[in-house]
Order: sequence, then structure tokens, then C-alpha cells
Amino acid sequence: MAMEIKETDFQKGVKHLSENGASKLPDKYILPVSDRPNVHKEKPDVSKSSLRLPVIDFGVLQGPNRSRVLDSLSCACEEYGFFQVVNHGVPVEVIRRMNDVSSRFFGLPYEERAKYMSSDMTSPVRYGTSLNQIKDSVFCWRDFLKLVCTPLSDVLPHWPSTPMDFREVAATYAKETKWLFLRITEAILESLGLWDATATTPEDDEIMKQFNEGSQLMVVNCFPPCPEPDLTLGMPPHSDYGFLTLLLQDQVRGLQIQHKGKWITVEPNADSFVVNVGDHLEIFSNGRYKSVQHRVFVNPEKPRLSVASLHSLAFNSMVGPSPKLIDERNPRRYKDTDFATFLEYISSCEPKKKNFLESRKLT
Ligand SMILES: O=C(O)CCC(=O)C(=O)O
Ligand SMILES: [Fe+2]
Repeated sequence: MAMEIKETDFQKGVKHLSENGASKLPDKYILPVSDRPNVHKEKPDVSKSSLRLPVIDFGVLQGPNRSRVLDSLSCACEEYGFFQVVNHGVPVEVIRRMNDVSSRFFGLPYEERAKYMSSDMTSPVRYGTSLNQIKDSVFCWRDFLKLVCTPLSDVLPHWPSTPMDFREVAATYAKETKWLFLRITEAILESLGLWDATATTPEDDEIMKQFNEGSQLMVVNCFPPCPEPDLTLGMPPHSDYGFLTLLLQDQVRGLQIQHKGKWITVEPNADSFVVNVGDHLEIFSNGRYKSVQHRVFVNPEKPRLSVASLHSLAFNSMVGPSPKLIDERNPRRYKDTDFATFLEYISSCEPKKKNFLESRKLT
């Protein structure tokens, strides 16, 4: 790279570096050999290293053959911790507009994006780079915009005001994904024997009320082209904190999940949502459904964008294994947890070196 790169440049993020013509990856991003993605050098044998996630047809789920889809759903959550939802009912136009406004946001001049930078983890909007730009010793090749979505009317005035249609488009997208999350959650609870779509009880209504009033966070991830993608990652291995994540990824490959001890690339599928089990659902299901580690590799030519919508119970509520899933054969496997415990845990050390879920396991 022609220019000399200073710490202040790293803090400005990877969009800034890539726009300033970085032709070599700065040391700040170079991972130890054992942590590198290893996907660009070898010509991947697609059948071995990539995967089409189990497909959940949402239209069929809402019809007379629901039970068949519930079986596939529970297999997917047990075996992969990931599935894709097709025929999901979120209008294609809502998705297209969200992708479009997100890329226009990242196309704004750096100064405009930087208005939303904050080190306050609870801020309703937070723009930044890497995973934790204060603590990470090695940076990852990712910029992000985090939007707290609950309660929407309180947070909306804090969201970016440029591009002009940002708030309207992102709020519509947030509402649509919340609706889909609630319907998928009903199916997940039913697949665990904890909810019945044909005969809901006051107890069922109460649990869905808690999810309805739960918290939602959206993260727009921007992965610009990277000069030496073999040496770094867009996101290091992690699991998602909440109950479920609904992920919109574009047509550029990048997402990999841990499956049978290997990193497997998830094949993008247009117009579908990738949904994954988060730490809270693993705990709530007493270990039956798996919150699986995943990571993102980056690309030498193509920019990649993803929008993750993360859903959990309200920030102050406790999550523990459902009493109905604990018995003599299945003893309680996790301690109860809440958001404060999580924040305390991740701020105690470099996040990617730690595994919150492991710390919740009873041995
Ligand atoms: O970009 C992706 O495919 C994954 C993003 C992700 O894992 C996250 O935002 O937690
Ligand atoms: Fe994730």
C-alpha cells in the first residue's frame, strides 16, 4: 500500500482502507496460521466443503402438513444448528430495499458514517469495525452498523438519518423479520413439545408474549474486497448470543459453519433467510438444539453485505433450561443466564478468545 497506515486508519475501518487502495493486508489483520480460513488457495471440492442448508418451507409449515416440517426443523436444529427458510412471507421488495439502503449507507463518505461511532455497548445505534475495536489485538475485515430495534418508537430517532429513506426501510424490515421470528419460534417450541398451534393454552400465550416483548438487534455487516483474503477473516468463529438469528446474506459466499469438526461453506440461496440457533435456545432446550460456531471469510474482488436480525428475550430476563425438558434422563445441563452476565463475560477479555456458552455449562 502506498500510504503509511496509522492506528487512526485502522479505527476508521476496512471500507476506508479498501477505498484507499490497500494492495497488501496490513499486519493488524494477519491471523496466526492456524486461524486462517484456508479456502482460497485450495480449489475446493464443492461437495465436501460446501453445503446446502436444510430447507424449511414456511408456506408448508403454516398449512396442513405442519408436522412434517416440524420434524425437519428439529433435525436441522439438532444436527446443524442452522437451516434456511424459503417461501417465508417477507415481501421480496422489503428485502431488496433493505439490501439497497444498507449498501447506500456504507457508500456514504466516512465522516457521515462515523457520526454513529460509539463505544457504548448499549447505544441504540453503533457504527464500528472488527469485532471489538478497542480490545481486539488482531482486527477482522469487517465494518458494521448495529441497530437496537426495541422499543422501535424510542430508538428510531437515533438511527441514521442519511440515506433519507434509511429509517423507514430498516424499520419495515425490522418489523417483518420480527413477525417471521415469532412464527418460527412457535414452530421451534412446538417441535420441542412446548407449544401446540391447534390448542394454545394461557401458558403458551404467556411464553409467546415474552418473545413478542423480547429484544431485537439488527447488525448490518459490510465486508469490502480484501487484498489478501487468505490471511484474515471477516468474522472470527463465534456463536450468536440470543435465541434465534435471521440472516440475510447476498449472493457472495462467505459464511461457514462448524459441522462434524470441519468448516463448511453455506451456499447462498437468493430470497431465503438463513436462520440459526443462538446460545439462549441451546440453553432453553437444555442442549437439544445447538448454537453452532460460525465465521465469515472475505473475498479478493467482491464486496459482501449481510444483515443479521438477532432476537432474544428482554434484556433483563433470565434464561434457563425449560423445566419440561429436564428429567432423570436429561438432567439440567446449563446455569441460568441473563444479558448482564453476558456483557460482564465478554468485556472481561478479548471476545473471540472466549466462549460464553461453555461458561454456562454445568459439568
Ligand atoms: O455475514 C454472515 O454471513 C454472518 C454474520 C454473522 O455471523 C453475525 O452477524 O453474527
Ligand atoms: Fe453470527
